[in-house]
Amino acid sequence: MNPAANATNAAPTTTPSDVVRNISLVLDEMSGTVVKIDEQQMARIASHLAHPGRIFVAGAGRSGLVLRMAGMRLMHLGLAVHIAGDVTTPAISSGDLLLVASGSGTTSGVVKSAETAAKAGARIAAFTTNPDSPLAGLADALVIIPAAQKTDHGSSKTRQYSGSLFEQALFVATEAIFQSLWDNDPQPAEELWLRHANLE
Ligand SMILES: O=C([C@H](O)CO)[C@H](O)[C@H](O)COP(=O)(O)O
Repeated sequence: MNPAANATNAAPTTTPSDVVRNISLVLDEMSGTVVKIDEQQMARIASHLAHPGRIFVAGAGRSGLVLRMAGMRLMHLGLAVHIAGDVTTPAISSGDLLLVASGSGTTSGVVKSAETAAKAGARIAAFTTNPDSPLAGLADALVIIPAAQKTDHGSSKTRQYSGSLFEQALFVATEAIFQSLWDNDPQPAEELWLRHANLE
């Protein structure tokens, strides 16, 4: 049970002030975490993304969903992006980049993807909370997000559930990387927008 929950028989009521308080909680935890990310690590991932070569995006669950959003923005910039696991995704090979995220750094399918990418000679750019994880060990460029892992229940790093803080910080970090790449790119928004899906 959530320790913040009210242990009475009364029907639980979420008040507007609960929501306001929790908006502050999420924003404060998110900004407090993102400011601790090493900017050199972020810049290294950005320069890997700016290399020629295709980008493959891999992650499980919510971490994977966040990276799919990042993948769309990189596609808008004109990069060739594939999502690992989609039926049309081709084989990764040397010269390509695997952009991968796992809060724990141990999720088996994600680590396996990184091992496969490494064997194929691809570069690996990874986000994780865990510098000692198998995923971190495989990365050519690594960003450590100092958030709780999904099973760190009761962590002093967050009051939020599971890996939420990691996934939120991952979203902000990848948005900042996209914005930095676009700042150095002459294409106007209109040109990026021409690439947005017209079958949605
Ligand atoms: O979906 C997830 C879960 O809800 C944690 O908040 C995780 O993203 C998924 O389980 C993958 O875990 P990690 O590889 O450790 O990010």
